[in-house]
Amino acid sequence: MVKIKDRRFEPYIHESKVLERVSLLAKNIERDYRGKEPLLLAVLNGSFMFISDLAKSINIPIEVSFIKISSYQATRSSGEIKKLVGLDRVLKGRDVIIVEDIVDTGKSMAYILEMVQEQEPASVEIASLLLKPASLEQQIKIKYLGFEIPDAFVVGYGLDYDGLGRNLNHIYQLKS
Ligand SMILES: O=P(O)(O)OC[C@H]1O[C@H](OP(=O)(O)OP(=O)(O)O)[C@H](O)[C@@H]1O
Ligand code: HPA
Repeated sequence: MVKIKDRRFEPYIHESKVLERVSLLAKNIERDYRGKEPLLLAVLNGSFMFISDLAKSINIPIEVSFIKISSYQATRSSGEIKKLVGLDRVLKGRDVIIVEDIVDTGKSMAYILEMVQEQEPASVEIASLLLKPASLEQQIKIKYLGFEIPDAFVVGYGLDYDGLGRNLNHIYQLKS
C-alpha cells in the first residue's frame, strides 16, 4: 500500500507484468512497421516511462518525439484540454504511432488524433498502456494496448495523482 497526499493506493499491476506486456507490444510494432520508419509521438507527461521502455525494445529504425497536453486535476478530467507543447515534426506522409499511458474518457486522445490528422500523415495508430473501457466516451481504436482496466484511478509507471506517484515502478489502484 502507498499513501499519496490524502489517498491510499493498493498494488495493481506489478512492474514485471508491465514490462512483459510492453516488450510484446514492441515486437508487434516491429513486425508491423518493418521497412518503414515510424514516428512515435509520445504524450507527456504520463507516457515518459512507457515510451522509454517501448522504444528500447523496438529493433527497427524509429523516430521519437513528444507533445504535451494536460486535462486532469487530481483524479478528475477537467474536460478542458490544454496544449502545452505542440508538434515539432512535420507529420505529412509519416507513419505515426501516438503513445499514451492511458485512455480514460478518450477526450485527450480525440483531441490529439484531430491535431495529428490535420497534418495528413500516411497512417496513424495508437499505443496505450492502459484503457478504461467503462469510462470511454468516444470511439477510439487502440491497435497496441497494454491492459484493459476497470474504472478506478491508477498511479505509478508514469501516471500521477496530483503530480505525484509517477516514479513508482508498479501500477497502483485507488483504494475504495
Ligand atoms: O482519456 P482522458 O480522460 O482524456 O484521460 C487520459 C489523459 O489523462 C492523462 O493526462 P493528464 O491530463 O493527467 O496529464 P499528464 O500526462 O501530464 O499526467 C493521461 O496521460 C492522458 O493524456
Ligand atoms: O486513472 C488515471 N490515473 C492517472 N492519470 C489519469 N488520467 C486519466 N485517468 C487517469
